Amino acid sequence: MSRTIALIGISGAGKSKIGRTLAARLGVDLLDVDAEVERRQGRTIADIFATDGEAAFRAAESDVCVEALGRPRTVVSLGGGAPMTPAIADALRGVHVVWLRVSPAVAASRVAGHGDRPLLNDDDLVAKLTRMLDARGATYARLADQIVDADGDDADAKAQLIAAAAEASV
Ligand SMILES: Nc1ncnc2c1ncn2[C@@H]1O[C@H](COP(=O)(O)OP(=O)(O)O)[C@@H](O)[C@H]1O
Ligand SMILES: O=C(O)C1=C[C@@H](OP(=O)(O)O)[C@@H](O)[C@H](O)C1
Ligand SMILES: [Mg+2]
Repeated sequence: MSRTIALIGISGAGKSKIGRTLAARLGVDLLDVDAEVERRQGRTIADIFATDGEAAFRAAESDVCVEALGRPRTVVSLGGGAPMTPAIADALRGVHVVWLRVSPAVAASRVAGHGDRPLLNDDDLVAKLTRMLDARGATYARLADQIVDADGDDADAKAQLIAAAAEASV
């Protein structure tokens, strides 16, 4: 693996899960941005949103992303909204960016009932995720070096595809 790899996509795409599999397969560090924000602040993302609001979360997310994306040989799993922050989009330029493209219906089935994603407190999860994909899809497409269909169950196969493409990319 020559370049750092960033995983982007809406909630439920499997960025966190595939990130873990991929980093283990490559034998490199994993940084899950949401987990790192929570670790640094000592509270959950839901708490940050509820107490300080989304803008405060986006600022913390940006700090962690920009720093992580500057590291060598790392797998970075971003939160779904991160690429919409201009400083993060800029930082994504130097790395191998993978859009895990999932359908809203599959994503909804994966995140239903978890309650730890404050933007998904919505009665109609499929509609909400469809709106998110509509708002973000063009940005994901613009930033992506690789697009991986993330609807299927086989996280290992997806990690293998990403590892091969990252190996080949310069
Ligand atoms: N390819 C997959 N097949 C089946 N379940 C998956 C897959 N990818 C993720 N999941 C499950 O879906 C949920 C959301 O995955 P996660 O990795 O947290 O997504 P993201 O970080 O993109 O929001 C988790 O419970 C995870 O175990
Ligand atoms: O879509 C978003 O804006 C968000 C997605 C979440 O990450 P996942 O994509 O891992 O769910 C997390 O960063 C936060 O709740 C905001
Ligand atoms: Mg995640």
